[in-house]
Amino acid sequence: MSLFSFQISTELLPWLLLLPLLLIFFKTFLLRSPKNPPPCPPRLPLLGNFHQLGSLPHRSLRDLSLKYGPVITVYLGSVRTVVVHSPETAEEVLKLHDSECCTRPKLSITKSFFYDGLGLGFTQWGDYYRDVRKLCVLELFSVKRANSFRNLREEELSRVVDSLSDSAASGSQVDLTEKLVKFVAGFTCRMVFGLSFLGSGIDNERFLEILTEANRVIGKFAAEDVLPVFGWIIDRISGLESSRRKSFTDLDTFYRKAIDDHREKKKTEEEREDLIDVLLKLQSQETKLGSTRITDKHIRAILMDVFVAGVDTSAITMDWTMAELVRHPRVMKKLQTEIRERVGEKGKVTYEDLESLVYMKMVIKETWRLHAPSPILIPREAISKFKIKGYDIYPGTRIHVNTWAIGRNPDVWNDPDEFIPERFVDSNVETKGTSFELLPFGSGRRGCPAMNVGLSTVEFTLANLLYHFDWKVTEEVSIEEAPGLTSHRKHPLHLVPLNVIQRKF
Ligand code: HEM
Repeated sequence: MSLFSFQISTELLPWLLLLPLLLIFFKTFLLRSPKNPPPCPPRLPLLGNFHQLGSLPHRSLRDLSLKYGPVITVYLGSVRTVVVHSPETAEEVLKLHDSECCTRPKLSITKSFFYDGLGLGFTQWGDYYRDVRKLCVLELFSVKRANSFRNLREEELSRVVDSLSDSAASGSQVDLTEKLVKFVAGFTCRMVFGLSFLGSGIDNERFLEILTEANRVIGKFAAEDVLPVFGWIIDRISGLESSRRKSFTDLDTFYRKAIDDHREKKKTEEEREDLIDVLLKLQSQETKLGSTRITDKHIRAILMDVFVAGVDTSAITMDWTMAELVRHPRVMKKLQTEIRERVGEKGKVTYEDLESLVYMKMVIKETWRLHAPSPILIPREAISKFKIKGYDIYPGTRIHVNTWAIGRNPDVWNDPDEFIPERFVDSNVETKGTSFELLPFGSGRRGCPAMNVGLSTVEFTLANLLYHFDWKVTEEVSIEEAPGLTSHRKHPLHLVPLNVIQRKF
């Protein structure tokens, strides 16, 4: 009896092993195929169209859309995904059908990095999400709150200007890419942790190191998200799972210490309220998110979003802008003339000056058009059935907006690959999510809730760097992109600052 049953099981073994694959095949190709889907390039069993994406998916998808049209279906493994590539189709997704696709897919990173959906960016739509978003918009990222952090930004920037002045005096080259990311991280740390925590033992350099590592790890593709049955095994073998776990634990430990520290220490009168103070106050007032009161875990999840979503996006915007400016001396000169004429001999650009720097706003728009910080917006997922451009979109479909492709769409822009800020003269294209040809902050219910903070950082910093210094190029400035969730330049920007106007702040 035992021998017989052993024989049966060895005969069945190969079939048992094949069963999950067959199930995926049936589910993918036979059962779930919608009737009128957007066109899909030929795909492979199991991999789907995955092999066609390459290391810079926004570019490969744009190339596919040139052949198949502005709305395409691609299968990432077994996951049906629709990608849109034109302002009209982006508007259908982000405005017309916003409420039907404003949830996020359940990604492995949500669970392992974003506290299982307790934050904002990777959280599924529902009462809980609506409450966290409301809390963030009203309490953390409001215009009033953003204005209250202006002095912090100015103080942090004065350090950067001083250090650049030293480099200018000695004629030495600086790694501007690194300086910019350190500056934004430093400012964000002070906005979140406040000065007392920074003074009491947090190691700024170490924090930046683990944040950089977190962004690298988050940008990595997880097999579990496209091969639901056995992808997790691949992630284990490749080491992705353990590097995510380590990176998460490193950041989480910082947040725990910061929260404990805030509870223990009483603030002096002069110390400004930081974001942890705000969140702890709401906790003590027994504010509810969904049906639960705010716990420390909710606070840590919100902090994760602030650091992951806020630092990289602002820093890379400034990095790309400076790279394009040194590659286009005409634009650089025109912009510096605008800033220096407006500001005169004041010795600093103030926030009040920013409104009048019209050409600078065009330069930033042009940078975002060519180098969208989030070249493909964070994925959405269809909640109910609707149509895009007449094609059926079924519940459960993942939806991506390729903002990089829209920015270079020749039907929308003349000379789409050229850097020409003047294209925005007399144009009503703006950046806050109502012009679907330019979407640096996304749009709709999932659009960036902190654009005031991001825009202030970018404009104030760039204006000051261009007011105080001229910039000498000593090596070719590459605009090659690095792979990742956000669009980094591949090589650091090395420039020599030349001191022109001394700092008076
Ligand atoms: C120039 C700077 C910034 C840019 C270009 C930017 C861009 C974006 C983009 C493209 C999205 C995704 C929108 C979508 O999926 O439709 C997003 C979401 C988000 N951003 Fe920003 N962002 C910036 C600054 C910030 C800052 C400073 C913070 C926080 C302090 C922040 C927090 C968030 C959060 C929490 C989300 C997720 C929103 C949600 O899913 O509900 N961002 N941002």
